[in-house]
Amino acid sequence: MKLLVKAPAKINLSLDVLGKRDDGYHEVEMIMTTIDLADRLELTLLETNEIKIVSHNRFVPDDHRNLAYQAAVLLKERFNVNKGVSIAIEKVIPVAAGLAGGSSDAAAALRGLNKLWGLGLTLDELAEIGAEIGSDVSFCVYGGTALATGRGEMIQPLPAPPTCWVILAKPFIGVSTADVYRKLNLNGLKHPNTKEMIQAIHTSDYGLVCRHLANVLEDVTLKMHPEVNQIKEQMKRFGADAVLMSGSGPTVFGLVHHDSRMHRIYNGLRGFCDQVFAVRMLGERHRLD
Ligand SMILES: C[C@](O)(CO)[C@H](O)COP(=O)(O)OP(=O)(O)OC[C@H]1O[C@@H](n2ccc(N)nc2=O)[C@H](O)[C@@H]1O
Ligand SMILES: Nc1ncnc2c1ncn2[C@@H]1O[C@H](COP(=O)(O)OP(=O)(O)OP(=O)(O)O)[C@@H](O)[C@H]1O
Repeated sequence: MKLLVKAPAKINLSLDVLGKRDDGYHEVEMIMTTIDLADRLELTLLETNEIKIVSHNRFVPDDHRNLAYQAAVLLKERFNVNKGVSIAIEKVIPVAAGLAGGSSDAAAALRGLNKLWGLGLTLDELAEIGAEIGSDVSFCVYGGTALATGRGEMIQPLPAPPTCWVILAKPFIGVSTADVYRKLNLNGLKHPNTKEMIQAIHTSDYGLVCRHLANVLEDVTLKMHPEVNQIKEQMKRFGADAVLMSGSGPTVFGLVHHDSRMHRIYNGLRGFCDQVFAVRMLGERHRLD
């Protein structure tokens, strides 16, 4: 038996850090949304107890370090599953890019294995299990658009943001999320206005969404990698309505309404960046598989 599962990337429209917690994580307030850029996972049921990862991308581990592998182990042990799985990952989302590629693979594995192994768990239960793998996994279990709080695992759904193009540009570098949080100076942060962003989404006000794009991790990554700022400036020059780094970076995304301008930005950036994509947001939460 085989099952195909899609694992969409996310961007952070807003990312605020409220403080450091006793467990070492940071208390966050983020607005996240899934985009039409997805890895594809093919799950094949194994009658043996083996968990296998098949990946042809040299940056994606094919052992216990893979977050999809960790998702499978967690479900198998918790629910005493007497079967195995081979997970083939077709990687489309850039790795270590701030787009939650690994987290989304883990979330897709949770949703897919829930079916393949007949576990009958709800999305809420899968999201709770996902939080044990990583802070972004709970959001990725649901997809759509949401406010994420706590260390990122507490999810409240939001409606679809206004329709526009999202142009993503990833420079030739990878960034460690732990490193970025470690270097963040909590004193004197310029906090995003999360409430206004939520209002902008509720009223589908594109201009207001553009004005409130904000990410407190951006300055940390920009200091380490000035080329991220160069990409931001280029996107603005080519005509993006608003530009922001996603998550801990280094991927930069620009929002734009008009098709012609989307083409101009896309073509303009291709020479400078490792990978460039022009995609849509997936909107509000709906069944992913
Ligand atoms: C930057 C974001 O991607 C934005 O969506 C997330 O906040 C990070 O999510 P993630 O990559 O799933 O993060 P995890 O795998 O849970 O944690 C990686 C590392 O980032 C730091 N971390 C992460 C989340 C958080 N709320 N506070 C933190 O300080 C911790 O040092 C942790 O060891
Ligand atoms: N399925 C996976 N796909 C990609 N990377 C994975 C996967 N599983 C584990 N990893 C490891 O995780 C590291 C971070 O990759 P990932 O693409 O998840 O980062 P990210 O997009 O910055 O994540 P986030 O936005 O959640 O912080 C990689 O360097 C890789 O070694």
